[in-house]
Amino acid sequence: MSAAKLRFDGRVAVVTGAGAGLGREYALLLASRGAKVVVNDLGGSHVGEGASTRAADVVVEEIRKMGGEAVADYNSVIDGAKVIATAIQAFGRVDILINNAGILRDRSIIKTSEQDWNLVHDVHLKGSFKCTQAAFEHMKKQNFGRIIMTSSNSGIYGNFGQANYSAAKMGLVGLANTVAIEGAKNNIYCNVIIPTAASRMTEGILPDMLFNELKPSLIAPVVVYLCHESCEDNGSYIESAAGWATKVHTVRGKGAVLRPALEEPVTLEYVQNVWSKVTDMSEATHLNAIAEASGSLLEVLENLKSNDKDAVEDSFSFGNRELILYALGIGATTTNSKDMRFLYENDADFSALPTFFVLPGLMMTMSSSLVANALPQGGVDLSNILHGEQYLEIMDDLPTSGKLLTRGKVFDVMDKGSGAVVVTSCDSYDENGRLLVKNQSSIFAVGAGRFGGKKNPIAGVVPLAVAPSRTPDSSVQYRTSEDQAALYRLSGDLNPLHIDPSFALMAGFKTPILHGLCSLGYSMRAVLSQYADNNTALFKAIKVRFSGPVLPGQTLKIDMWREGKRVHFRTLIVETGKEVISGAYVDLKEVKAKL
Ligand SMILES: CCCCCCC[C@@H](O)CC(=O)SCCNC(=O)CCNC(=O)[C@H](O)C(C)(C)COP(=O)(O)OP(=O)(O)OC[C@H]1O[C@@H](n2cnc3c(N)ncnc32)[C@H](O)[C@@H]1OP(=O)(O)O
Repeated sequence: MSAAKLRFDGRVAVVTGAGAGLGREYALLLASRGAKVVVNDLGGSHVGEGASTRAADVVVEEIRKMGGEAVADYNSVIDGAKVIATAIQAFGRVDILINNAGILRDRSIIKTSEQDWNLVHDVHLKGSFKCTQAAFEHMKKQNFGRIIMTSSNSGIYGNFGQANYSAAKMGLVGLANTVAIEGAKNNIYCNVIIPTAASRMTEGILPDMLFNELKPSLIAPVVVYLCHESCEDNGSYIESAAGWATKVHTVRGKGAVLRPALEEPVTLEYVQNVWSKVTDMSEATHLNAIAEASGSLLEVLENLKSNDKDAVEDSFSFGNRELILYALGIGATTTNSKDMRFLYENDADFSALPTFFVLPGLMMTMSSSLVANALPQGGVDLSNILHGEQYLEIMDDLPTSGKLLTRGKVFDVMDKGSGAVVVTSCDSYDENGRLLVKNQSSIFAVGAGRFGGKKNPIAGVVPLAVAPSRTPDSSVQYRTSEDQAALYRLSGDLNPLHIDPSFALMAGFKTPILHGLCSLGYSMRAVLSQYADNNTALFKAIKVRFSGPVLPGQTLKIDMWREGKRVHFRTLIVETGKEVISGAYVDLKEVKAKL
């Protein structure tokens, strides 16, 4: 690759702290490429003590010897106007400013005196500000300028014993951010260098092996390139060391909304509940400007608002009585001692059957017009809707009583020809705003298809799972009672389809059919008893498709296959051999097989 040599003829550069180390390298390289250089150095020690003209003079001499042009400046960078005045007096302009001067006053936070703090801040942060401010005026008039701020990994990551230095170095990043914005329209670019170099300041801090490899001369070309008119970076942070460089970005996670609805307050418990999402960086992105940050906040608010617009809310209260009635409704029995925990509130292990928590979402859907409104021609009532699929996921510890707030909305609508499928999604929160469960229900509206809608689900509709082809690992049978639907309906779903013979006829069934969620409850009990020792805390999620109707009194056979923590299952009617739940699985947190 051959490229024209990058030149700085006609440019005037001010390099602060140029008497040694990185600054010296910058000055030498710039001068060797035609720039006139102001070699600024107070000549003090690396802890900011004393002053001498020697350091700057030596470098000026070096430049002159190689045929370059340079003048020395012995001012403190805190007198930035004087530093820049040297450039104007000697060369009539200033095009490049490399804020490089720095000192160390390392102490642990407890031992850092106010003087240690102030001195470090004065030289690094205030000095860079003063020099930049003085130079900016000239750069603006000439419509050209290149400014470098020198930060440090100590600032970006912190470093023991460098509280003052870290703070100042991070301050320089902030300073550069704004200078970059203010200068952009006048072709004044400001970038940050994050160097790791062997210098007076890093001697004794870095391991010897690394120290020897960290030559300032390997960083100088990166910084000097950033100062060239051909470099279009503005507001970049560039880390460089040992002949390597990279751009460094701040990133921001996707974040989490801290309340279920716009009119809700943010509670401490809600924050705790979603904290893992707040701190999840797997979908982090870089933002280019402050407007993007506030823009994304507006988006969050808009989403909350539009969710609010389309969403329906319902409250759902429950206690021991509701839990026990539900357990009876899905066949729990006192004849099985392991079921006592679901039937007797004084049992030491009294707990909610996890699938009880499908009820808040279902009740909310049934009491609203969500499903009817989702279909273009409406035409949906209890005589033509069947429960098609159900997904339930437990998000937090389940209580045995409480008042839940459920928010639900239509998630997807599909045109299946023979019918329409409306998928709703509902989240239920406890009084403290803890998200307890997520539900997704598919409602099959018979005869409501052919409205020109799409056939396939959108992403996010929880798919069914294919069971292994081997013979089932285990099977459990439960005979339902003739009155199963009559009992189950007392848990809330009073759909006459399940009890009223003439209504069932109207819906196309010879006799009332069992609630889909009742068969789901039976199936979940089978999995819990086989693979979780009836420990509800091990239950995570369930997904089922209701593929055929069940009549009260029929015997259910649940075939199960265990694959890790997932138990695939299908449910059949023993009397007819017909499959009534398909593509189903339960995800457990841990398996306790008694096989
Ligand atoms: C607003 C208030 C909300 C109320 C909530 C519910 C209240 C409750 O009280 C109601 C109930 O509990 S009803 C009882 C439980 N459910 C059932 O008994 C339904 C059993 N399933 C069936 O009879 C058929 O599958 C049947 C009829 C659903 C579909 O059979 P077919 O018409 O023969 O369809 P098929 O040819 O097999 O497939 C056509 C396309 O539809 C998809 N599909 C099939 N079954 C589905 C189901 N259960 N859920 C979702 N989608 C289903 C098929 O995949 C196919 O789509 P594609 O061609 O894209 O594969």
